[in-house]
Amino acid sequence: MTTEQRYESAREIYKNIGVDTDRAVETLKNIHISMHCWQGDDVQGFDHEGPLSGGIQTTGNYPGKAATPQELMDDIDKALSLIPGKHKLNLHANYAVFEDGEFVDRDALEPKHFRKWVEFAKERGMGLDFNPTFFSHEKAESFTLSSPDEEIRQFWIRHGQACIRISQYFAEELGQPCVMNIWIPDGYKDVPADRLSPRARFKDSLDQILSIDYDRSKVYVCLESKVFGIGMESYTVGSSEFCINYAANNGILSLMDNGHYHPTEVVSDKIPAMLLFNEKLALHVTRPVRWDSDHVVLFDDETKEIAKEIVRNDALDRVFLGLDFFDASINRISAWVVGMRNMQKAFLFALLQPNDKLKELQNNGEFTELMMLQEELKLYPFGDVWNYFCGQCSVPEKEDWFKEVQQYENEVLSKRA
Ligand SMILES: C[C@H](O)[C@H](O)[C@@H](O)C(=O)CO
Ligand SMILES: [Mn+2]
Repeated sequence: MTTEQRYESAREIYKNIGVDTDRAVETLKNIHISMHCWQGDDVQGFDHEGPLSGGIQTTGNYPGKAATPQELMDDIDKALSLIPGKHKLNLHANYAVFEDGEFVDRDALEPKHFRKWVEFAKERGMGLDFNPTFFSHEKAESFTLSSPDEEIRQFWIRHGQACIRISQYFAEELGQPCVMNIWIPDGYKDVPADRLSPRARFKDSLDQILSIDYDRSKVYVCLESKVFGIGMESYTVGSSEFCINYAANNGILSLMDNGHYHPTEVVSDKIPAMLLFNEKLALHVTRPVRWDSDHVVLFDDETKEIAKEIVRNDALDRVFLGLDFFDASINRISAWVVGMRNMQKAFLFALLQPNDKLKELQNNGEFTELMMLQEELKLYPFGDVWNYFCGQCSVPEKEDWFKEVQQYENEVLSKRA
């Protein structure tokens, strides 16, 4: 049977339970995921030689990682050619591209240092999202926006302000809003004597960053919380309560990363709670394995639940969703493609649920039937709809994309120093 014939059959099967597959496919085409540039080079960037810091880690040493802006752009292009639909690219400030021998420190970054990325995005009709980089820098060895050292704190405040200006430049050049996410690693390894003052300093730093004049319809500033980082096990300045309260009180967005909570907490459950109190919300989808390990996103239960909460609560236009993982132990392009396609599969799976029927069963207390149906739905011909969607978007179906990654590895990655 051809993909089209399989799709026709799947369409009938889903129609019998009141699900319109054509509509699901069309909706999926318009879901734009922000693909993080940092999977391509293990979060290294181009503005420093030093190791990755901030309590996050890439593990593995798979050959062929991008070492120059051009290599990273080539790899992103390869990945995007295998991912259905149109997406955004998420950049970090340490990916500035300095030209003609110029170098400036992070507090002096300007839009021109990202001109190459804007050209790249424009040529591909993509939007850009952005992140100030408060780690992997000599001034980020202990604290950044919560630093008791006023000189260091001011350095990072200027960095945050510079990044807002760059974000607005992205939005204006590309004609679509830029989501700018603030995450700081600041925290203590052991029991602190004062938990309040670092948070008060962080709060003041954010106030100062946000005090510059910028267009809030073009730049959506977010604040990402975290429970702990390596070497910061006992106390994190930007905790969940801090970030949610700061965001709510200052007209910016909360960003929830599903690797940033205690292992039995799930972000899927937090999404509806946040939606009741916030017009917009941002997410980093990752896969924490025992800790915030940032493994590649799989088509697993929590990824599916996250997508379901967004779809069935009609929040596709209220949630900015980006991916955040960095696996150095496997082909990095494959990591991107697997993660992005899995996030899209999770959305498709959610779009193919008879959500009204399931809600009705819940409201009527028909939990036996609810369980039965949710389980049976797992074996519906979802894959046939997915393959059809891939064909519609002119990208390879099933695992067919992988040979292109292998070929690229043989022809390009394996020749890198
Ligand atoms: C590189 C990212 O900004 C970083 O992963 C951050 O979003 C995070 O999740 C830290 O744990
Ligand atoms: Mn994150």
